[in-house]
Amino acid sequence: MPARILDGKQTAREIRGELAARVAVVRDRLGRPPGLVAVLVGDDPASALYVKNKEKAATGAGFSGEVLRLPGTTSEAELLGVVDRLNEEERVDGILVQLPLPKQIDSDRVIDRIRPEKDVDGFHPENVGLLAIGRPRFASCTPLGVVELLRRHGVETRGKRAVVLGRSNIVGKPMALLLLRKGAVGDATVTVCHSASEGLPEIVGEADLLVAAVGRPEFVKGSWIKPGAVVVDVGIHRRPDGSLCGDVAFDEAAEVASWISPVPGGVGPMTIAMLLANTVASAERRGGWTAEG
Ligand SMILES: Nc1nc2c(c(=O)[nH]1)N[C@@H](CN(C=O)c1ccc(C(=O)N[C@@H](CCC(=O)O)C(=O)O)cc1)CN2
Repeated sequence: MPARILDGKQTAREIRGELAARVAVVRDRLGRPPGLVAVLVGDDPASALYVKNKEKAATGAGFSGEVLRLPGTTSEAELLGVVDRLNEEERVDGILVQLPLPKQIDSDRVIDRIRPEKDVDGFHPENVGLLAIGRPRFASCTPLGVVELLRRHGVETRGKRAVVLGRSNIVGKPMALLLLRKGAVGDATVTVCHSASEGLPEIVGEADLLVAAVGRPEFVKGSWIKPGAVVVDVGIHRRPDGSLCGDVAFDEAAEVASWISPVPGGVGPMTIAMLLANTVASAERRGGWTAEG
């Protein structure tokens, strides 16, 4: 039987709907909507599309959403100046600097400069550290979206063998930390591997849950996957014909897996939904309350 689909598009729509009540409370108590500012440097077409989608999602959810578009020649000092200004602006609850940045800018220095309380991407070392010690403030939106996608489809990971293929700071490492946490989507036995790992097909073949975030189109073959495994594809690549694919050879994998996330329509929309959720949580925290009370 072909795998069932982990539908990120529909799930993200549900989450955005659920956020409306919290947005209304923010407006009521703070006298303004949650504020998100995205900074885009340069004209990379994929980044421009993602930022446009974030702006649309933010304004559609009743936020004040703004994009600062800076030329590709912007210096690191200029970008740091923009971050400093946004750090101080009262109406701004969340700041994100779209990655990747042009080569003259050190992205670590930029991420380090964002106030951790406004770092709704969850990339700042303080937020990564809090996640690592089990006291999360903001977790990185893509891995958080994977967890939420699994949770809302009733996929349990407790005691299961999870393999995270990819070791990036924004996906692979926080993904492993989230799956290690105590809780319904958590409590997994986690292996992190990467493109230089020896015996990848065998390691992947052990996985009850595979999260593929290796950044190579259709790298994971159907023959690698354990029958009945849950497969989450974080990759996104444009083929020469303009169509999109992920890190997993979808048609082959869907013959073997029990659940699989598509590309497009899987993890991508969840990333944006989690950005909105983190921004509402930031506004609440800055106002002195949490969604729980
Ligand atoms: N500051 C950040 N930079 C980057 C992040 C991030 O979380 N924060 N992640 C990625 C890109 N990304 C978000 O910015 C992202 C990628 C893809 C999607 C998405 O919804 N994709 C759609 C397809 C869109 C298309 O037609 O191309 C899908 O998968 O259905 C959302 C966000 C790197 N940079």
